[in-house]
Amino acid sequence: MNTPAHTPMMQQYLALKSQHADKLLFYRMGDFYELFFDDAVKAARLLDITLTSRGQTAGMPIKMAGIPYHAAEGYLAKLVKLGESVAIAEQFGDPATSKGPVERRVVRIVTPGTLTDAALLDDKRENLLLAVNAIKGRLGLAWISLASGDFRLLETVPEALASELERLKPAEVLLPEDLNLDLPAAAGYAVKRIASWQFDIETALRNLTRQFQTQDLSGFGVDEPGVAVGVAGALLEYARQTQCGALPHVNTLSVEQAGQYLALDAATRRNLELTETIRGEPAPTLFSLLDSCATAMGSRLMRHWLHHPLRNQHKVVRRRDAVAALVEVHDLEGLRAQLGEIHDIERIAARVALRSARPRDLSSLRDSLSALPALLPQLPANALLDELAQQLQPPREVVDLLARAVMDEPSVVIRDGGVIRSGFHAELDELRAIQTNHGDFLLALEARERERTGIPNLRVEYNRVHGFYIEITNSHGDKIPDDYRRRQTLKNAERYITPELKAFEDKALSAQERSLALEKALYEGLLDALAPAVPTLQLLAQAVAGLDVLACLAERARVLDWVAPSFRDETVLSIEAGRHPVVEQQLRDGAGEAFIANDLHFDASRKLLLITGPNMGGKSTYMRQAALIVLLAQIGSFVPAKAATIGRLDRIFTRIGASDDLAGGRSTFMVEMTETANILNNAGEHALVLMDEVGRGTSTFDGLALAWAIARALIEKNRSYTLFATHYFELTRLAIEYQQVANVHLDAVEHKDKIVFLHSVEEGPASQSYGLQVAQLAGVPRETIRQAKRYLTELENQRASQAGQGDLFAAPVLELPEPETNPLQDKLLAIDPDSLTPRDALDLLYELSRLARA
Ligand SMILES: Nc1ncnc2c1ncn2[C@@H]1O[C@H](COP(=O)(O)OP(=O)(O)OP(=O)(O)O)[C@@H](O)[C@H]1O
Repeated sequence: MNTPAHTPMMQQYLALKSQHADKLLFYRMGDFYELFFDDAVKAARLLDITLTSRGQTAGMPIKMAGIPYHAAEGYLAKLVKLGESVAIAEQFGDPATSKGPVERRVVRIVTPGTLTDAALLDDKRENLLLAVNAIKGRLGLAWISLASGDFRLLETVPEALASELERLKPAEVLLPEDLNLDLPAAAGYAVKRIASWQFDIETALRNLTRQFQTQDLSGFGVDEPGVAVGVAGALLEYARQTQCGALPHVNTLSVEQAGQYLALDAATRRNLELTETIRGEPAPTLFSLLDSCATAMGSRLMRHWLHHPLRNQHKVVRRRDAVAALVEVHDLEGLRAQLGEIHDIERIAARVALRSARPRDLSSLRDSLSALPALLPQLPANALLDELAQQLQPPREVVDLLARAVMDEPSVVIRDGGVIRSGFHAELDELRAIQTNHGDFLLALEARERERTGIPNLRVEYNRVHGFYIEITNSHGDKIPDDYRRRQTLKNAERYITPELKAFEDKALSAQERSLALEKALYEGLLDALAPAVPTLQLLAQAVAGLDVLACLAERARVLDWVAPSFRDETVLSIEAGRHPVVEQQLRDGAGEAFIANDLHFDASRKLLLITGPNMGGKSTYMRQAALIVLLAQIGSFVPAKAATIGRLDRIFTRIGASDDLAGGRSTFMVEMTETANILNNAGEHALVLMDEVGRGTSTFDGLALAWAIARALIEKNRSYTLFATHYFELTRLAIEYQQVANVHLDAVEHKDKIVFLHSVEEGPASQSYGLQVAQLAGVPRETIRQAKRYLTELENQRASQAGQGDLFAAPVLELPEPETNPLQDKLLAIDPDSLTPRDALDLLYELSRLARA
């Protein structure tokens, strides 16, 4: 038996669906988007909507789920958050007149990384699409924010992938189908595999030069197109497909250079809780404390700056000086309030380019541009601010056009009309006048006709079926003028039409329809006229964002009592009375307790600080505050301290806290050692390294031995600025061995059987560990504490009687070798090959061989 064929509509549906097999297809039917078959089942499950069925096609039941089109945005937002992509097929043409199903086309594809609609985007966060490829030991990354047009690429080493993902936090990641790459699990982005040929470098080069209308990419800093260019090409093509058209607002490409920013590895970004707490919450974090920006553009840039501290001190100083100038502005709040009048020009400009801007986008743009001139005179004199002010000149023709064209408060959608200002277009004004002046015209006509005919009760009226008419009761039937044509006969009256009334009727009935159509066309024309200004608007938006962040940093500096750091190109990192900004704020918001400020000093002769002290004493806080102060300084901010001098720094590494990476299949200790390995392999003399209790994840002896060896490696090989907190008291001896090592400690005192933490950092090692007291404070039962005390006393007695031999901690250290000398290495280093005779060389060879065997 032949299977019945698909219905024509299903044929159309299936043809569209076959082009978008990996997405959900929203198929427009009247006032609904319908989903069919498996899409319907999936959408019903994900969106909690009803699954129904709609007859059969080709012998199969058609499962169906529908979404009212006016509520589509909410459902789209939900799907995209879940990592789904949706293709939206709209109807074209008139269902009433079309033969067979009305034509439908996919007009856009909504994917997690390519959002541009205001309703789907988070105001304060960039939404990034990232593409990745690796060829011959090089990793190429390219990413784009379609909502702003910002497009960047970077070529780096494959090991950098995790930290780049943590830095960029993309919403969606594109990979070549056949690339074998370890992406961190559960990272909150959707992963799409696309055909590998799309990453071809030659094709990419052609696509990119076509997009930017350039000969090659050298103007963007790409001299030799490598893997990252192929990635950028694949990315652009994917983004273009989702918008079903060109991307006119993507007109430049920034190439990030390794070394431009202070490097922060993935663990460090998490540990420092820059924009998210370790638990993944948005507050309390450095960002939540810092972001008092007046605009969403500023908030997004602030988030970006926090993840991209600059390395170049000259650039940092420019920003710091601008912040300092703003700190002095008397009415800083007034200035910021004016900034707050500025809407999201960056995203509006992108929507103008993509032709999806709504009427209110244009009125917001107009109001924002008009607010700028009042802002500029308030800026203090400063090189960077002057530069920003140059970019903040609103383009005159755009301001004029918007002022003339758009109503003060236009309606939400152009479909409803009420957008184009009167006076902008004569024909539109006339069409509108016809609609609003109905009443007047008809009254005037009625009066005129009464007079002409002498019929006092003559009435001019309108109904939907018969249109306009003049009604005359039968008692006046003898006074009808010649030009009256009968339209309808009633029981007691006749209804007429005149040529004048007919002409008016034609005009009036079509006026509304025509004015809506004209308004739509004028709106399209407006978007056309604005398109060339998009690049200018993008620059202007960046300047607003920059100014907003600087003003925000100035406001924070004032309110939180921060100071301007100074910078030196020397080996120094010195902080006087530094505070942890977030902990300080929490203490203030909580019990109103004061934060205890602490100094920190590093220089060429003091590069590793061993920090000891009780749990809860404040070791982690002290270490983190050092990193946060450095980071704040390198974004151009003031810092929470009395004074700070920052030398040349290139990276911050942290090994803090013990967290399992169960999803990644790594134990606490494995995570600890992986992070440590990364530090030992990569930290150099300009790195700031925070090590919090390395070794505690394994047995005491193993841990101590590792901690000791790691500390030595950091001193001897890495020579980084290192803060090394430890419970292994034995390590404090390193200060005797190495001149660059200093001991500091956090103290506590016992007061009436209670422990009080002083939180102040003092020179020298801690004298006591207070472990039992802290345990008691934490609520460990008294009996257990009593037993622990007894056992501790026993251990201490044993130690005393065995002169240290029985001490759990001291023993291995006493046996640990002193820094060794290696005679073979010494000999090798002493050789000057150029000064050796062949005879000497032979002798030397014998000697080296003997040393090696010794
Ligand atoms: N300088 C300070 N001034 C005031 N309070 C502080 C200070 N430093 C730390 N604290 C408080 O002490 C608490 C514990 O600090 P922190 O976690 O740094 O201790 P720790 O020595 O690292 O402890 P552990 O060894 O258990 O990790 C903080 O949550 C904070 O409330």
